[in-house]
Amino acid sequence: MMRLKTLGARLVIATIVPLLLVTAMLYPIFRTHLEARLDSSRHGATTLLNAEYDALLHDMNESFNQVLAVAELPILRRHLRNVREGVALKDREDTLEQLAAMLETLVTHFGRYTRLVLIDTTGEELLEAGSRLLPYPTGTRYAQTGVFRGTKRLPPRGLYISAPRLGESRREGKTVTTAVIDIATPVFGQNGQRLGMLLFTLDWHYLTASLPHAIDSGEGVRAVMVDDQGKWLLPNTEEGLRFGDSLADRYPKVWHDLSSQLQGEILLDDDLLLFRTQDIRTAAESNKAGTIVTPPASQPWQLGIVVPRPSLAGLLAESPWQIAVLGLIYLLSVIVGVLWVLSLHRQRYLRRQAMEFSREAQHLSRESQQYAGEVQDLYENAPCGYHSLDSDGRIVKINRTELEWLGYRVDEVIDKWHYRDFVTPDTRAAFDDAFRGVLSAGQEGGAECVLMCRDGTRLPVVIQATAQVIEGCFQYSRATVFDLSERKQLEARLAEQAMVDPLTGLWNRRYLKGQAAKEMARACRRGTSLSLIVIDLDHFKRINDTHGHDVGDLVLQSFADTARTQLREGDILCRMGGEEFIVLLPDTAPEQAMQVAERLRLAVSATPVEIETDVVATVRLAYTASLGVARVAPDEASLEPAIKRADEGLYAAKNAGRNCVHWYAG
Ligand SMILES: Nc1nc2c(ncn2[C@@H]2O[C@H](COP(=O)(O)OP(=O)(O)OP(=O)(O)O)[C@@H](O)[C@H]2O)c(=O)[nH]1
Repeated sequence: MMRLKTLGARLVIATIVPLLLVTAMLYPIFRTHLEARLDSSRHGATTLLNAEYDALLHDMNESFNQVLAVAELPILRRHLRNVREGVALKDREDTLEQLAAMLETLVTHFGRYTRLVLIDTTGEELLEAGSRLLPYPTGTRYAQTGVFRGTKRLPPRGLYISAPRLGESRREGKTVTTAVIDIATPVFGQNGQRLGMLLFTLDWHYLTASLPHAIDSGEGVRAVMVDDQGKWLLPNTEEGLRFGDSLADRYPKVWHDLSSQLQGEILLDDDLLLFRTQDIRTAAESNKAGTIVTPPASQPWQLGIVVPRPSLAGLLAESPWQIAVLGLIYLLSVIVGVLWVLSLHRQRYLRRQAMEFSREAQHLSRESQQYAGEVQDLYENAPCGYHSLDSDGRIVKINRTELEWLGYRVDEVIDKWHYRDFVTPDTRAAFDDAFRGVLSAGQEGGAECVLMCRDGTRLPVVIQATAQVIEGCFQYSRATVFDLSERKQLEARLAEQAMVDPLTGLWNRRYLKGQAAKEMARACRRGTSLSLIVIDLDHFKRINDTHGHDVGDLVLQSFADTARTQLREGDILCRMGGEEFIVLLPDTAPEQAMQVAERLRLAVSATPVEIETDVVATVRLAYTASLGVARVAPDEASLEPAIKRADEGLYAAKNAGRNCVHWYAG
């Protein structure tokens, strides 16, 4: 879960980072592009602004010149002089009609004028073109108007320009309320006498509407025109700006920038505003006016052009393929980022797995080393011997246990000894057989052998060997060797126990039988005599009955001890059963045997048995034995005939009163 969270976070980063990188890469390009577009827009707007400025100036100057030209018309002067001099109407009717017709023509010819008025020096209207034909006086007084007051002291060719204001205008025969501007000039006679003034009222919107900028081209180009106070001088806009509204109130920031410099540009949110100042009082180079005066705070005007500010969205919207390419770039960058992260994630996963495997391998290696060490230890110190032989029987490997048995160092043995050389010659055949078995198809073999150790001792062993074969090729034999010493000793002990009488420690009947055959063969071979003595203790039943069976046993043991002292090495003393014994005397003639028998009899009778009793501390119990002696004939197949003869002698001894020796020749 933790890994998935991490992957999720990395994927988010892999998505965001490429987007940021691509954006950072593309941003300067688009910025340069936008700057170029902005320059282009700026250039276009400047051109448009200049055209606007020139057009307005041209129209205004044209109107100024027309006003001035009309003011200098002789017919106008004559009319004013006639009025001033009180010439009767009928005498100046022609002049008046001509003047009225001319002014009427001026109004109708130039659609920009809404009113042409002739005013005398007292402020009384003398004539208004179009509205009233030949009025005199019209009854309208201008004495209190700003126009009259601003114009009445102007020198010849002086102009008074009012601020644009709302007024009435006739359009297509209807009177409408629209923005107007007054232009007035004094009229002087030939002799410089002030005769009156001429007032032209212009339809301001008609004038400004004819300007090139004012026509919304549909490309978002708009005009801006305010006076010195920030009063909106253009027709109502879609944004809700109406003629006369205060731009300073609606857009204080724009107004601040606009009013703080004569010309420049303002970067709006979505638009670019270029502006310049037009002061009609000083900018009218191409008119014929002398002095131009305006009401306070009505000049200068700020003229501006608002063009859409190039934007990234607009730039892209121009060509859909750009959006497609851009989208593709972003998509590719995100894909690359995601693939990169996935690749890193995969690499990290594989690295982690490799480390885990490595750790596991190290762990296993440590375990296997430990295991190998344990196996080596078990191999070296096993309670049995291990060795490996090559196909020639040469020792290639051997464990410490077997080396210790043999008494050699490992460097003395490996690749130097053939194992069979350690095997005693009498058991070597068995070893060879077993080794052949290992080399054969059976691939195993076993033998009981005796090893010859360095110190000369012989070590009985049993060897179990198998062949190590790889792809059908014998590599080496591997053998397990068990020490048979203890077993052999046990076997020998058991065998001996089977031949020994447990009460007296003397050989038993079975031993005698085996030894008899050997001694008889040896006597025959060497031509020596072999004699036999049969011994039976006298009245032994009585001893048992009198003193107990345990005492009887002591007597039997005492007899064995006594008899041993009287016999020589090589004589074989056996207990045949009960209280009957046989002595086989190799290399002994019957006479000598008789002497031995007599010596035995005397020793027995002279050696009583000491018995501990409850009543008396020690009781000496004397006993005797009767003995029969016989010779073992060389031609006899077994000892039985000789034993029979000796029994006959014994029988005779018993009959003779016991405790004596008898020979039976047979
Ligand atoms: N204590 C003891 N008694 C034994 C053993 N073997 C045999 N006897 C006893 O030896 C006695 C032998 O008695 P007999 O065969 O009658 O002979 P005897 O009493 O010696 O008489 P003679 O041979 O005629 O002198 C029997 O009572 C047996 O029970 C033994 O191992 N220990």
